Amino acid sequence: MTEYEERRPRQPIEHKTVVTRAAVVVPVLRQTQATEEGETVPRADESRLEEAVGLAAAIDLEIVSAVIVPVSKPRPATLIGAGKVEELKGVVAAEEIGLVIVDHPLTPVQQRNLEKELGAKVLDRTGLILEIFGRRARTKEGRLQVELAHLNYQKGRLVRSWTHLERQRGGAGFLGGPGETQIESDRRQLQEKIGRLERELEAVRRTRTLHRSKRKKAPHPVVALVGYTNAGKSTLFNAITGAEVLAKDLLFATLDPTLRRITLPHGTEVILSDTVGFISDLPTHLVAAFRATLEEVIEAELVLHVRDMANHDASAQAGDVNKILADLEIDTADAEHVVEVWNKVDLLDEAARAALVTASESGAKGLDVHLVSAVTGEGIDALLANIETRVAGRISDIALDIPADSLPILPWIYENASVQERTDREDGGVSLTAGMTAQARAELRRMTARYPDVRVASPAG
Ligand SMILES: Nc1nc2c(ncn2[C@@H]2O[C@H](COP(=O)(O)OP(=O)(O)OP(=O)(O)O)[C@@H](O)[C@H]2O)c(=O)[nH]1
Repeated sequence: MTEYEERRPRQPIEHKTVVTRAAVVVPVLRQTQATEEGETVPRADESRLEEAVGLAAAIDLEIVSAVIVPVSKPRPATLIGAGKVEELKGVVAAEEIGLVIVDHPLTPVQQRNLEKELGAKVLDRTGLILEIFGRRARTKEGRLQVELAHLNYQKGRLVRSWTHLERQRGGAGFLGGPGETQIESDRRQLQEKIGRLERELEAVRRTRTLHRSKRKKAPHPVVALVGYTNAGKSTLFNAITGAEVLAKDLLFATLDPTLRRITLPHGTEVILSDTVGFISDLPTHLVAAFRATLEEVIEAELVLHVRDMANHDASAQAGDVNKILADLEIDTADAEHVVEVWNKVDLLDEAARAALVTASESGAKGLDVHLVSAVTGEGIDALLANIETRVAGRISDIALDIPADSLPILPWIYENASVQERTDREDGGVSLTAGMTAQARAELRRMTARYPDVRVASPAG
């Protein structure tokens, strides 16, 4: 027990709140939009903007301007057209904007040119995600992973403009993510640092693997929550465990996995793991960097894919999550291994809810689907019963007749079954009926060898 508690992240590191005035720009490249394979529905521009603003807000920026910029032809020099750059420059000056977030990957050249043109620091989507990860990482491993991803990101960029950028920042420590001190160093130093971090991370991982193999010996299967950022994983985790995991309307509130041992209604114990929120366009090297964190998911007996069904982009988000899971070699169509949790149903009107019920009954690729609200608690009991059945087998009622001298078996019964009826007989014995999983029933058969006078009337199977 303590092992899991120890692994709960400590309080998040306090960051000095430096409120920077920022603009969010979402370039929409018309001709490349609908090229995704069949399943992924292209995102609505408005939701992309909303998500980008949400991401930016995750690092305490004051967003004073947010615009969608259609890009008919990407410019190698600035991505967006000259007219738009000019327009933005005006906004930056008028609104005293210090940072422009471009919600699209930028080449180093584009980033540099835009910074020069606009007179503000420019961060692309990867850079922003790294900033957020840097601020949210709470465990040592999480921090090392972010730092390494940051250094690798830097290595591929900007060697000539480190100094330029540093001067522009005016040394205010603004956006001082991990690796910032490396800005003036040369590639060799950067490489040395990367090597050092990799070794350190390796050491932390070895310890982790050790912990994990220890845990494997304990017969507790791991159930992992995954989902798009803000889908409600932490809220569901809290609803199930009563834990106080940080649940905020903050993207990526959870970066390091949080583990908690829980006892399901019929006594089965599992470890519930709350992991990092996924997001679209998560750069591959970032997924790789978080592979260790995601190992809980890879090794989980059961994966709960939590989805925000009140979001317009629910389906595109599911596509993104499935893509990342596929990268981790998790078969998302495997109904034995994956359950879909359709969350936030409390936010839906009757018609939308009815449509979901129909969709869930027709089965998303044959997966089990649960409609729940992590906030109101609706649907959670059924979800837990499903988890328990999957982990410990079918639940059936059994009748037990326990004579007085076999009463020491009672505490075991209460721990491993849900007692529904109990009669304390005059002869000192106890009769009861209880719901038990197949696993518990098998265990009970072994127990009754020690208590031969206990009579069990169990249903077939
Ligand atoms: N109305 C409603 N809101 C919910 C529900 N579940 C979660 N939320 C809200 O959605 C927001 C995000 O919830 P979190 O639990 O932090 O989401 P998460 O998936 O852990 O987010 P990341 O850490 O970014 O991955 C919070 O404001 C929650 O209160 C739900 O069932 N109904």
